Amino acid sequence: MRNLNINGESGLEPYTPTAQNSGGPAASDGFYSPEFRGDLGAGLLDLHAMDDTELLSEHVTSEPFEPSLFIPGVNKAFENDFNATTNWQQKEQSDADASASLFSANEKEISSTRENNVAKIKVVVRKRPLNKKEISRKEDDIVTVSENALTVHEPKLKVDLTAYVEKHEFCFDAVLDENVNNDEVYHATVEPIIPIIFQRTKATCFAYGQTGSGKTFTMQPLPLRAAQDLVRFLHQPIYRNQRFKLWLSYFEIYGGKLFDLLSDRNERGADTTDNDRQTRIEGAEINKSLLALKECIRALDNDQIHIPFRGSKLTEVLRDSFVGNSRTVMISCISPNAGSCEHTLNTLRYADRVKSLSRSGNPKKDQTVNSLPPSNRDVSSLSLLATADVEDVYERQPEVKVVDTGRRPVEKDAYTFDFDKQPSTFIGREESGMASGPTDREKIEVNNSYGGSRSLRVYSSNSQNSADMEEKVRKVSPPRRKVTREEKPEKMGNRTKKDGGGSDLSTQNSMQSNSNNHNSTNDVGRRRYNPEPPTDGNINAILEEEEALIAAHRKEIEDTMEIVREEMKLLAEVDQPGSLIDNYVTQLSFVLSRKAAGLVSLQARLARFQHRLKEQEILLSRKRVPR
Ligand SMILES: Nc1ncnc2c1ncn2[C@@H]1O[C@H](COP(=O)(O)OP(=O)(O)OP(=O)(O)O)[C@@H](O)[C@H]1O
Repeated sequence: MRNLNINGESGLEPYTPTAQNSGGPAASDGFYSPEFRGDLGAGLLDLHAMDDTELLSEHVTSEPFEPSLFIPGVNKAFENDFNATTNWQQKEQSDADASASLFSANEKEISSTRENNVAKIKVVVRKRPLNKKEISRKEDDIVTVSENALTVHEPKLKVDLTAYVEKHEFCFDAVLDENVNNDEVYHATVEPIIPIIFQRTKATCFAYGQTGSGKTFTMQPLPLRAAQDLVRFLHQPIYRNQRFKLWLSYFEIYGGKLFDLLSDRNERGADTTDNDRQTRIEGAEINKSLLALKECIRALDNDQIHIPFRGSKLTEVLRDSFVGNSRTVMISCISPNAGSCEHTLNTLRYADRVKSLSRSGNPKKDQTVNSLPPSNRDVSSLSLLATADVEDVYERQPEVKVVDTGRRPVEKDAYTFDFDKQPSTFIGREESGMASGPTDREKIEVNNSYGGSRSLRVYSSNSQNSADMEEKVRKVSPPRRKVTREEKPEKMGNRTKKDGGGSDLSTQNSMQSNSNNHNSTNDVGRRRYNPEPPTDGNINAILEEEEALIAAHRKEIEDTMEIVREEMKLLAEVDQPGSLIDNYVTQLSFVLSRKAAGLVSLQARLARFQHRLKEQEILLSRKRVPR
């Protein structure tokens, strides 16, 4: 894996609008005009007040799928990262040849992963074009792209109000500019991970970015295209002989519960009369999920023993994306306009952080991998997720997609997981002699738009080698781990051995264990499990404190800017002929005290938060004493 990320390097240069403007109007007409800056000044614009939904190239949405394209450079980077070989030219060869070459390449890829701990996460950035509104506001395009690098030209003001540009340079595995179409996005992101999932590897692709940055636009075509490729692979002799089976599920995380969108029941409380309250609750839920996702990434990044996957339903479902034999593609969507600069930088820094996960070669991550119950490693899955950044979460009406392999009849089934109930109930129809559990993580989509209710929606697709299973697949939903009677003793034994692996795992083990009990009594259709006493309370408290800390930090910045304005006014006054120096000294002393008090208060909050994190760590490491 090439280490490409140079985030953090930034340089100052005098502001020269034409040097960084890739097509937008002059900065002096746009971002720097006083009415555009408003009272907040550069970089602190109210993005919620902007409507970014009208772009110039909206017609791109309906572009046809052309499976023969590859992006020069981009694809090369991806192949280097994943060592994947889904070159569509192979599809022109005979099935057997194509399968064989694919198979050996994948084997090579997997063994090299084991040996070198190569990147499991590929980070791709997609920049959308300026939209009509941004152009009409004469906003600058402040993002320039060159191969797999990009530069954000952040417009800034000095204390004396002189404009200048701060450059932030980033490198990622691929950077797709505004001219890249959805086919090319597919080729650079999901297409190369399709063959990998046939090697019992979980694959996830998720999009992240501020509202209106193009997540839905980017993600919407991917499931269908992925499904087409999956089916194509399933029809190749090498896989047909292994009798792979494909499940697809599409579910929604709403209010902390999972709802099957392929069932006819789709009953969450969207009809509430108190829409504001509803919206607030939904927003809080999604924010909690996204914060929990950040916590997990941070925990993995920091080599923490405990990865708090149980912090939210989203992270529970996404867990396999970050551990085990997994490959993840993160698409960071960014808006190019100057007004979105702060959000764009946040998104890129987040992407940079995710990217660093794949570089650190952390052996503990592999321990986590190995301590997963074996059942988890026997199922491949592909997950697709779109999620907004924490501050901007809105939702769009669901879109249901079902994939039929064309060879087998498909039936729909209904199920709900409610992890909050103790014991939780898993209602579903089972195929005889087979166990399943909500441990198979699949495709997720978070849809965001103005108005309406908000939720996380999940597409899921599993492929599983099932030579020892029933020939006939009767339904597609939900994703299931199937275990034959012969397999059960071995799986139970393995679980017992691995069970010292922490609270996350034990829940999963508990669920699996109960699944097996269920099968032994042949009680088809309804199963119960008793999760381990949760640490969710602590995690929730920490997530809330984190939110409070970040809010306090923002407030401190706003206060500081206000104070700086006062200082500048003071300076302007003291420069006037005949000004009173006593007055200046008194006011300056007062202003500086306020500044110091703000900093001290923020530092205290930060120290409290650090202490809490430490406590939690100690608590969790104590809990991990082998039973
Ligand atoms: N690369 C692109 N090329 C052309 N149009 C785009 C592109 N990306 C996004 N758009 C357009 O920008 C608008 C906003 O995109 P989209 O709805 O995908 O954003 P989003 O990130 O999903 O927003 P939200 O989080 O609010 O749901 C849409 O009108 C979409 O068609």
